[in-house]
Amino acid sequence: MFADDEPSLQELMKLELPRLGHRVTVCPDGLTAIAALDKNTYDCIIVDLDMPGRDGIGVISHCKDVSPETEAVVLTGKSSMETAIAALRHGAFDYLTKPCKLVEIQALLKRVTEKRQLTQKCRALQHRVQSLEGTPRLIGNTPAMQKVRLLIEKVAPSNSTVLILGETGTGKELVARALHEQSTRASNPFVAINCGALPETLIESELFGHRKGAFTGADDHRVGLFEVANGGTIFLDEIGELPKSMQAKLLRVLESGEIRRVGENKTTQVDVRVICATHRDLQAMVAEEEFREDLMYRINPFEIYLPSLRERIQDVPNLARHLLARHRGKPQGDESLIAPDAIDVLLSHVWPGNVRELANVIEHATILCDSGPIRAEHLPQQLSSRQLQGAAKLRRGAISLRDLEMEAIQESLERNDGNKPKAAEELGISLKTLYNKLNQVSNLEQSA
Ligand SMILES: Nc1ncnc2c1ncn2[C@@H]1O[C@H](COP(=O)(O)OP(=O)(O)OP(=O)(O)O)[C@@H](O)[C@H]1O
Repeated sequence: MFADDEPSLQELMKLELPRLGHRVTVCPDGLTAIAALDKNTYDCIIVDLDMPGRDGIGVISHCKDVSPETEAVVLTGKSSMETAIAALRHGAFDYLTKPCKLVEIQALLKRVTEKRQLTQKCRALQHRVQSLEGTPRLIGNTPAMQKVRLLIEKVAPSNSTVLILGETGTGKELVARALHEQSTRASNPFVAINCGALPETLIESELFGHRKGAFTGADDHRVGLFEVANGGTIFLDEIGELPKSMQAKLLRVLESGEIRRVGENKTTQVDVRVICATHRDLQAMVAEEEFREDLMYRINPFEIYLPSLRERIQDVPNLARHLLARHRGKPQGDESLIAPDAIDVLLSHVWPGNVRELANVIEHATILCDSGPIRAEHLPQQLSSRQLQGAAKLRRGAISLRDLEMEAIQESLERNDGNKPKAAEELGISLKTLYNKLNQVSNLEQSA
């Protein structure tokens, strides 16, 4: 929509805007513009500030009330710069100074279109992520998970840095999202980055951005993820994998709140809450000089330990139903979705890959069973055969040394509510050895 009381401009826009590929409603005054806004929805309105009936600011305010997504642009003479600034404060996208050239209007409409396309792409992506990931609901009613939920509730509203500990696939990213969503930053970005997935040479520019020409291949300026997350939360997954050189740089950012793009001298202030996660034992890494002690203390003022799935095996049925409903695009999983024989198999597995492994098993089952309840025969064969092997072993009375060791570890973990340091002490081994043994089993299970 174009609103201006100058007849010559009205004629020009009626003629030229369609030639540039736009459909336009031309209004001679503010009241006509408001009536048009009540009847139609526009991608963009261009309004003169001084118009009879209702001035441009009044039209923009009305537009923002009835159609908040419509972009508003003001036309102003040089003398009314202050009013143009006021219009920007009322939510205008931009302003044009009269006499404006057609090319300027064309460039501006192009920017409005690009912004609209980006917003739509972003919405489509959010929708896709949500349908893949489901709404970030933490399933689990075991005491261990209730404790996790309570900790999230307590620490989320603060600005505190949080360190989430737990084996791979236990839901560390889900907890980080929950912390963000229950914080005052929820309407700002949540940016997740896996520190182990990026080569050492790229990680600095990925986190802090770079200046054009800062290194070979830096063909353009690039904003880093800390800036993208400004006002929101950054989730540094697998923080234990961060190279030592980057650990020092990250510590500086956490202490000063300032980032420096690669190749730039000046620093930029950012307001980002940092949440980190690792499946590694940072204390042991510090002892072996693989991780900076000062950084460890900077990121762990508050720790949330996520128990492995075998430590909260009673959560498996609910989790399995939830993951199945998510996979089938249903809002909720009910009891009848998984038959009792399948539940028995799921309960007898050790789950070295935790909830992620369970999600894969459920995906496998849905491929074999498109509708109706999942039964034991739909589960991957190695799960059922492992259950049978277990039963056979009991009958035979023979058991391997590794299995015996694992049973002892599991029993000790159960006795100690999943507390690994306590279990290690009880078993008379170091914490590191305990982790190594759990990881060995996990690797064996995954390659089985
Ligand atoms: N308590 C839970 N309730 C519902 N879904 C869960 C839960 N825990 C994990 N999941 C699901 O399991 C999958 C793995 O979770 P996530 O990626 O958060 O694990 P992670 O611990 O961050 O793994 P990694 O250490 O490998 O990065 C995701 O699809 C997640 O939605």
